[in-house]
Amino acid sequence: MANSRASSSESFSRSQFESLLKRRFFYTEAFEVYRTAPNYKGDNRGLYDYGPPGCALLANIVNEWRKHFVIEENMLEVDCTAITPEAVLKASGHVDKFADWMCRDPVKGEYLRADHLVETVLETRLSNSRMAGKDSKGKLERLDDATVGQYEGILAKIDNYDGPELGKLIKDLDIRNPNGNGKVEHPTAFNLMFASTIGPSSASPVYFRPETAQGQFLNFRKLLDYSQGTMPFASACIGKSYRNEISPRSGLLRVREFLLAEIEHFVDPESNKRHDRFDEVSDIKLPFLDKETQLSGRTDISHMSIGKAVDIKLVNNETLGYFLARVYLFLVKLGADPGRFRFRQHLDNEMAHYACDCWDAELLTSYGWIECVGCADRSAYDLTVHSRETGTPLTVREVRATPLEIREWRASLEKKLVGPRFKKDAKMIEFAIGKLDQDTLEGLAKELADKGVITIPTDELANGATSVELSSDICSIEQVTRVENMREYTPNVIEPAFGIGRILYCILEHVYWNRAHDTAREVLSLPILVAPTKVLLVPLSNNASFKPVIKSLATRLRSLGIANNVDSSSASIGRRYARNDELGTPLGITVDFDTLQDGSITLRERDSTAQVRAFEDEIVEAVRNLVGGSETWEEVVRRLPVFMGQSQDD
Ligand SMILES: Nc1ncnc2c1ncn2[C@@H]1O[C@H](COP(=O)(O)OP(=O)(O)OP(=O)(O)O)[C@@H](O)[C@H]1O
Repeated sequence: MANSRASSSESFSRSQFESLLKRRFFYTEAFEVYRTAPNYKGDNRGLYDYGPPGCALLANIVNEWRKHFVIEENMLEVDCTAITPEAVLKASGHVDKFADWMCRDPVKGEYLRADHLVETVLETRLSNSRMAGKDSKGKLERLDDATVGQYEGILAKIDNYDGPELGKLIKDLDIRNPNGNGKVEHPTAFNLMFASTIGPSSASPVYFRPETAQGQFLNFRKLLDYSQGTMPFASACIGKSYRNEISPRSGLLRVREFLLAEIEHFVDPESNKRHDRFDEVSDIKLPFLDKETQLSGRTDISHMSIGKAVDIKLVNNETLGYFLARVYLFLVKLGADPGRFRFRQHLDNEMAHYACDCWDAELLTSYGWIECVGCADRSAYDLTVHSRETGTPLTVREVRATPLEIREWRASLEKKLVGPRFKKDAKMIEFAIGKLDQDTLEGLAKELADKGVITIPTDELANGATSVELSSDICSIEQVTRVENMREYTPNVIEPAFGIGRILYCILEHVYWNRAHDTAREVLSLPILVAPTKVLLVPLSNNASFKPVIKSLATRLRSLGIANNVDSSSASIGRRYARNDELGTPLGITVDFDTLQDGSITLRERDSTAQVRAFEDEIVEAVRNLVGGSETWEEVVRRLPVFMGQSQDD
């Protein structure tokens, strides 16, 4: 049976699958030809180029992302630069904290990501132990039950360990570099950003952005104006992002340059993060792996509606829940298998420095569970730090229904004395005072009253100092009552972040299968929505009389915006179809001698290999409906005569 689908992942051969992707030029290692150049010392790892079908698939995924999120939700799209001044990423915390733990193998000179090293070694030991019984030579070590339990417990919460804890595991469990079995050094933090400088002077340090989010935060005021002050609203940005991964592996899954599509949904924290459209998704059942389950060393998934998950506070709020459901619908629409899908909650140590709750949409592949979309509640972190750093309030102002009286600490400087005493530094000192928070001001007020002098931190002053002493003659700190008619608040941010390359790879694994009668016949069942080419046009042979028919069909489909490809090679029709099954082309049209007689053509569907035969107008209409999603193949088969001639696939 040509069309029965061997769907089980046990029959999956990664080498066969990856060889298809290479052969059909979905993507390739960048600068590959330089590998053979004498003296070439470049490191190409984690850098990939996409070929024609890969590019078309990528573009179709991005296009669908825009429709599903940006257009559906009226999001405000921006396109921000990748080159980012150091000050911005210092304020956001990336310069100090955007790091992974790394171990060096001093003998091989290799650098390994510490958590991945522990994971790989423990998984190998567990798998060897499972195989030990079948190993006739007795080379594989069988682990006792307690050790198996210990390893499984560690793996279930591997993302929760920090550097010192990973170092302890490596030492206690004698974990070594699998490549050569050498001992590795203690983990150190490695910042993942690529650094550079701007202009010939090299005086302005910059980084290549590791995420698109910061550009969106810095444009917050303009976006708020653009949305006429209406809250909540969301911005979106798609662009290349850069991470200097310690040891890129697993093809497209961990690369150093990748396309990231991010949404920043700005919401009033006092609204309980409600979402207007939550009821549209609340019944959708999602697969969850929560924090507690992982901490207890288990990985079982519980299914429940997102409505219930928010009700019982498993998911923190409606807005986060709304996006989880929308992300699920999006990935399934692209071809993700719901049976290999889970939302995994971040463990406390794993959470990025800016996040307060985080769920990853993960897809199961031959590489294990892969995070494709990170959904984080970033609270008010980023807008607050950038406001503080720039003195520009990245806030929302709204008229209050009832004015509010607030008691607060306020510091003021004696203007007449500040200028003459501090000269050029005066502005910097005023700025430093403005940055002090209420708790600090309260403490300083007491100190000023007790000692008559306080010291406050500043940026570097003319004399090189980074703090200044202020005496009570020049500085006063007192409690005042302020009446607020306007409410000013910093919005919270819910952020779904989509790694487009990872999604592309995982979807390809999920839609890949081999025809049961011949495992060499490989198929990519990409949904028509994202398939690189929608229709293959095949003349029966290279007889010249077919050419005008094919040409006019191609033009007709193109004018409908339907991507098509002509294969007039001398290979048999079956071979030409097989080639296009590998490219995921969902439909094929054959033109033969009967076409020249009666104008009928054959339409073939990729997955079932079933065919219908009808006049050109009817077939073109069916193709248009299938591509536009208004008709399914089953409906077409019910409506048009099924072609009973010999299947070209046999
Ligand atoms: N090195 C990478 N290569 C490809 N895609 C990536 C890479 N790093 C992150 N992504 C993608 O960007 C999305 C958002 O990034 P995020 O910062 O949440 O990832 P992360 O938690 O750092 O990923 P990981 O834990 O796998 O390193 C991820 O869900 C993933 O799809």
